[in-house]
Amino acid sequence: MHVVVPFAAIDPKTRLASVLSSAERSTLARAMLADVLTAVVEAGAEPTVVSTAPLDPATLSLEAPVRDAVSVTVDDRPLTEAVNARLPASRDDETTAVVMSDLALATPDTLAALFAHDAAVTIAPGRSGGTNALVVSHPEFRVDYHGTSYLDHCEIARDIDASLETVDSFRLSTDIDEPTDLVEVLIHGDEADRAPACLRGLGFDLETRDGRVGVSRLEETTRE
Ligand SMILES: Nc1nc2c(ncn2[C@@H]2O[C@H](COP(=O)(O)OP(=O)(O)OP(=O)(O)O)[C@@H](O)[C@H]2O)c(=O)[nH]1
Ligand SMILES: C[C@H](OP(=O)(O)O)C(=O)O
Repeated sequence: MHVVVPFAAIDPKTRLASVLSSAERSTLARAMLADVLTAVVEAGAEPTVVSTAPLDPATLSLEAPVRDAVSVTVDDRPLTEAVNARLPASRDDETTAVVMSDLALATPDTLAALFAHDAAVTIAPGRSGGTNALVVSHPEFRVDYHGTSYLDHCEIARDIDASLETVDSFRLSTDIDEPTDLVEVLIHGDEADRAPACLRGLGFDLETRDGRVGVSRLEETTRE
């Protein structure tokens, strides 16, 4: 299976700008990308990062076997166009999966289960209506990202009479877009992964106040 991981390499994760500087957002985005690539490789696939700007895999601190399985291609077109250019165009083309780079909770098992689906279109929706991952074998299916793209993709699949499955996965439904999503990384992330370590290194920790869980951040001067 061909696995595409789109990556916005320049000024990523702008919705986190209220809690992270531009450099910190870039560091977190790259940490999540490295975790996702590792999970994809451990699920048995060889991912291609489709990056908006040059990206040297050697700078992602990937373990050697993972690094060897990852390739990077630069495509500065908008997300939808860059992905559509890589979906199957004929029945003979290889099935293609698209896995977003900000799925900080993705594991090899959840991705292997996604890749095992054999519907013409399989979608792992995000909790706010996006399309966190999908697997496409139908040659007429094309994506249209942003907004409630999950609903749009279901409609596109219906319009071309493609068989459609939706994956019910807490881990794949969790993309890290907004400050409140950082809680999920700290609660459910594997502490051996880069994204939880990155957030903790930046001074973030879980905080429970009045019975509600959020994140707090230590001032830089008080961090170890
Ligand atoms: N190749 C490519 N990937 C993109 C582009 N825009 C977003 N992505 C990637 O697509 C996935 C989902 O994007 P978003 O969640 O919107 O990520 P983002 O653009 O870094 O975040 P925001 O600035 O907060 O919208 C992530 O893997 C991004 O890295 C793009 O124009 N081209
Ligand atoms: C690209 C977009 O991502 P989100 O804005 O939902 O993170 C989508 O899934 O359509």
